[in-house]
Amino acid sequence: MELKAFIEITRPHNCVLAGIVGLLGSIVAVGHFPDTLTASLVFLVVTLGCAGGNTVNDYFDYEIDKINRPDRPLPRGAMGRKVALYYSLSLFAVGLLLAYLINLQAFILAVVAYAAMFLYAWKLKPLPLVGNLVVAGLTGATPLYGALAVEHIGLAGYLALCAFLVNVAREIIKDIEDVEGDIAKGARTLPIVWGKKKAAYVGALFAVVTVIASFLPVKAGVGLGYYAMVPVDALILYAAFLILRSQDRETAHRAQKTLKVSIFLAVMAFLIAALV
Ligand SMILES: CC(C)=CCC/C(C)=C/CC/C(C)=C/CC/C(C)=C/COC[C@H](O)COP(=O)(O)O
Ligand SMILES: CC(C)=CCC/C(C)=C/CC/C(C)=C/CC/C(C)=C/COP(=O)(O)OP(=O)(O)O
Ligand SMILES: [Mg+2]
Repeated sequence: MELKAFIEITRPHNCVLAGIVGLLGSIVAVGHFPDTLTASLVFLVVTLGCAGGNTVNDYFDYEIDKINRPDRPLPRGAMGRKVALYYSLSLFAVGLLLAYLINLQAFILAVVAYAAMFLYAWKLKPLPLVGNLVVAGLTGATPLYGALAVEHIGLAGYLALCAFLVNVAREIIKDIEDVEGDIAKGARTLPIVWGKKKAAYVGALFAVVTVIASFLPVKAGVGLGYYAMVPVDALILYAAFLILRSQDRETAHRAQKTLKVSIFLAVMAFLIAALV
């Protein structure tokens, strides 16, 4: 067993980004940085939840990942499957303990979000569109989590809408990329049920709607953040163009990675705008 697998399986880049988005939700909701304890708890509850979600996801995706992602810790034998399951449950348990220290609604949302991640990995992922909406809903819940922690929603609602929309687009395009492995496991994802071309149209539609919605929270990103949204929206439209032009695995990979870069840049833009 490789010790570094305990970090790798959590996909730390996603978890840190998610933790920052949770903090961003608090900042955008009240217009200033929250107190250190609240900020730390929000960051940790989201990060631990994302880490537990990614770990339990790899536990249930073992057969698919042997085809699609053989280099991941479980298919390559760097960690035992049962160890991964108990590790994910431990991450969730610590996250819930910390969520309880924030306030009741933050604890309840953490319970719902953690349960949704487990259910997604266990049963919902193979369902056409349902799985995509659950993952995107979880990413949308992330800025809302930070807002609940400071007991004010404010502009975090706009951020949640953009997070949801762009991640629906990205999840559908990721399913187009993973068609081969998903077919092998009998998953009924959108590109398998509707065909890759129709799925590409749905993914591109959500990408375009994200661009439209990205002007809603411009109040949160006005000034420096506003101008930084232009390249973000350009990247999102480019990803839509790519997947409409071709639905082969390599193009789908490029399109979904382009969306991931746009998410990172958008989060940085809003963070700078909210703190400047
Ligand atoms: C206009 C615009 C794009 C606004 C940004 C909206 C926003 C705040 C997005 C952040 C969403 C979020 C909470 C991201 C956290 C990290 C993340 C990408 C989570 C979703 O991961 C699921 C995915 O299937 C994991 O796959 P992979 O990234 O390939 O490991
Ligand atoms: C709101 C709170 C408290 C936590 C939210 C935590 C976050 C940011 C969740 C976002 C969604 C996410 C990263 C869930 C983790 C598990 C997951 C859905 C991974 C995606 O797995 P697959 O759909 O199998 O795709 P892969 O091919 O990348 O494995
Ligand atoms: Mg997976």
